[in-house]
Amino acid sequence: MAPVHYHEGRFPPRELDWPRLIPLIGPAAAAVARYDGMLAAVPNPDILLSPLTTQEAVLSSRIEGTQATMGEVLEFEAGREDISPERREDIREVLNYRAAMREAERLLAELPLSQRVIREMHRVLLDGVRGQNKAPGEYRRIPNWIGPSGCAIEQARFVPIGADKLPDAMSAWERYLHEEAPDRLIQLAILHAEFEALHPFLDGNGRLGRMLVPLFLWQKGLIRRPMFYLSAWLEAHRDEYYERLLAVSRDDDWTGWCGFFLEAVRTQAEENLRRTQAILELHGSLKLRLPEMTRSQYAVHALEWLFARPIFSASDFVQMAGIPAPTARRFLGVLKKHKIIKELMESSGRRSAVLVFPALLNIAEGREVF
Ligand SMILES: Nc1ncnc2c1ncn2[C@@H]1O[C@H](COP(=O)(O)OP(=O)(O)OP(=O)(O)O)[C@@H](O)[C@H]1O
Repeated sequence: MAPVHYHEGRFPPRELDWPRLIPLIGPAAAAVARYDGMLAAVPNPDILLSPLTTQEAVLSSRIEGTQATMGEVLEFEAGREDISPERREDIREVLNYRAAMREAERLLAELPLSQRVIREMHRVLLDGVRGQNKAPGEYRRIPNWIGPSGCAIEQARFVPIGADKLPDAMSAWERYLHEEAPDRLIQLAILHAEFEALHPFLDGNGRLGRMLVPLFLWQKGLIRRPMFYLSAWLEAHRDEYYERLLAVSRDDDWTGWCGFFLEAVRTQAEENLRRTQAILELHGSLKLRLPEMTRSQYAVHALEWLFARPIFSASDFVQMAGIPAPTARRFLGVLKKHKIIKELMESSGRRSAVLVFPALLNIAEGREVF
């Protein structure tokens, strides 16, 4: 089949089938608002929700074929070294994803979401990984296409806009980003689809387009922190995700794409709310139990450490948790005895044991993994 080409002159869409979309907008917006209400109750979302943030980076990267799991990423951070070179690359991509989000948050404290911010995020995303030779931080100057790996342009499924037209098209995209559109979620759906159809970079377009989701919701005041996790749903519906994007250019079916996106937002807002609530409850119950178990003023220190680093090396805990070393060693024994933590890797020689806090990671994974 001949490739579908970019929908030149048809962005932003002139009309949408609003009667079809309106019944979907209310529930999606309400679910986002409920999730935001839950975010308000989280005392330190950067720490408490960090496993969800890591899991999002893992899943968004997995859509493009990166194989690393959240456990592997966190074990790597805890100092595990026996990891194959390919897996190390995958892990690095996930860590870059998180770093790009952090960089965006830092920049957005002073700048509006813009092409400049997106290019900076791209630079961080591709730093030192497979796409390093793919012009980090710069728009492409050559054609690219989407299709089976390594295929010729004739075999492509989709051919994005020509490189010569890209700068103007990105300016139009940015203008639309700053418009006061009738509905923010529809605006976001359109922005994501247009970004993917333009495919402005040689690599990393899918991931950047998905990072846009929490950043936009945050900047437009729909959520109070840039934490919204959409990729689990997109990964589970990947074929339909790609097909709906294709149908925008092929059939001008913006409405179909927007409906799909609203369903993704509603489902994930509900899921995000459930997981955030479960994390909050876990934190609340351990805040009561840990002081009883340890009979120590340092119990809360230990708790914060566990939430910030749910996989960690015993020696890091003893040296860096801000707890006197003998007390920290005693804590590890008590936490193991009460099955709050368990050993993922025994100590051997000079290498310290690697420990895991399963309850938290299982909530982030949505199933029993540890
Ligand atoms: N038909 C399509 N039209 C527009 N965008 C599409 C289409 N099919 C897939 N996409 C988007 O392109 C992304 C993947 O693009 P591609 O395989 O070229 O990866 P990439 O540009 O290297 O970026 P990354 O690897 O981070 O996603 C998908 O995640 C999806 O968002």
